[in-house]
Amino acid sequence: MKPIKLDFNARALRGNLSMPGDKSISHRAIILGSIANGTTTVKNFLPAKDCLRTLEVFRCLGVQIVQDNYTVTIDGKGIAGLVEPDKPLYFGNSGTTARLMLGLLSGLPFFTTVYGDQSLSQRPMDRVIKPLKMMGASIFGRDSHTRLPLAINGQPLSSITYEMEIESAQVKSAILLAGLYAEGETTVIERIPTRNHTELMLKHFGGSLKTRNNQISIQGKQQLKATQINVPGDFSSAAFFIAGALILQNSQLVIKNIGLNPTRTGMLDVLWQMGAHIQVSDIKETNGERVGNLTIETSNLCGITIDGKLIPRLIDELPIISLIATQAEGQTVIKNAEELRVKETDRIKAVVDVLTTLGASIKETADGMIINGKTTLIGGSVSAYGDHRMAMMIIIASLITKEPIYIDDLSCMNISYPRFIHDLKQIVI
Ligand SMILES: O=C(O)C1=C[C@@H](OP(=O)(O)O)[C@@H](O)[C@H](O)C1
Ligand SMILES: C=C(OP(=O)(O)O)C(=O)O
Repeated sequence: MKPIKLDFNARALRGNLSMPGDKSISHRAIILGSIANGTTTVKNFLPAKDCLRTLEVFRCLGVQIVQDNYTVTIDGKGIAGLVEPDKPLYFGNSGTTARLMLGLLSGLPFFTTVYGDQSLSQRPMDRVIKPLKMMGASIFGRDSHTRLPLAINGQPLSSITYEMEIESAQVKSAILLAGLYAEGETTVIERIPTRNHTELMLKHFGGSLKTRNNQISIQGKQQLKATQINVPGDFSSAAFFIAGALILQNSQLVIKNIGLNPTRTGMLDVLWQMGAHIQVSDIKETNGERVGNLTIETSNLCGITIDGKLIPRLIDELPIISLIATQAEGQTVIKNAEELRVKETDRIKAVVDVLTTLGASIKETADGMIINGKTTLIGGSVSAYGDHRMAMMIIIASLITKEPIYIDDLSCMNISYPRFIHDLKQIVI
């Protein structure tokens, strides 16, 4: 592929923006809308590749879904209404689709085969298959039944109490979805909280779910009631513009109607600690999710340590936080982030490779990285590793490099943010 020159000629980022719908919430709206009774309408749905995979999967399972850009109408079938697909289900690049669907398909009374693209076929599925098998699931596949393609022979499931071994909202959600189909009450115990969109949305669909401290329990065999979902703007997408406004001189940006669920906003806590000028305003609640506006100004930042309980609250933002850290005075240490190695690509390796090429002082560690700032970034030829979050981080880096950046591919941005360049151009001055 011919390298693409990134040339936005930005002096500052200024203006107002609204983000496309949250990816995690869009997936869950399709899933729960499909198994609820009645017609669910989803507004501000994210029409990006990953969420469209989930939508297509439910069409293959017999659900009528009408998508008109950002509005989706789902003719919910009830929890027992899905039908056996006559072809393998394709999950593309989407880990969320894969893990959540494995949970759901395990308890349905039919046979399914599922597969994904090259990246997804390398990502670990044993983390969901292990608890699902404890519930009675029958799943077969590659690499001792741990990787896609997989075959699922739906079974009656029994409830379990499961202590999470890794911090993963996808694993938690898979167990809760399987728990909906199991006899009795299924409980998940989290060591560290992860994003809780599944729990909030189950309640919004009238589901009975108990959450106390770090335990979530769901009653099996219950019905869900169709509803309306307004998807908040995606904080993980906003993260790129927040970063751009902080590190590019004379910037001021307002991002409206953005999801501020505390299980997602670890990056704000980190940035405030680094000295960032970010104000939150107009906080309200939409279908159980916190939403508000952010005002961001160029800031002088200093390095910090990011680890422990913070990690699941900012896991997808770590590539762009690493770029910000190159522009902060002093050392930033990222620890306990080994999960980054099993995302769309090994995001520790990829970030260190790209930022080193651009002239940053950055070192890879087993579970994170160490970045010394502040460094002037120069430019050069880099790869996005086919990873949407890497591509968007590289584009933001290109706003501050002395020389142009050449990147191998930008199409991967369609996974989560097809309008990224369009939106960036609205605020570049
Ligand atoms: O549940 C979700 O929607 C997600 C959970 C996270 O993955 P893990 O569950 O693997 O941490 C996150 O990285 C992913 O982008 C979306
Ligand atoms: C890791 C991500 O998504 P998924 O796991 O759904 O592929 C992401 O969007 O950064």
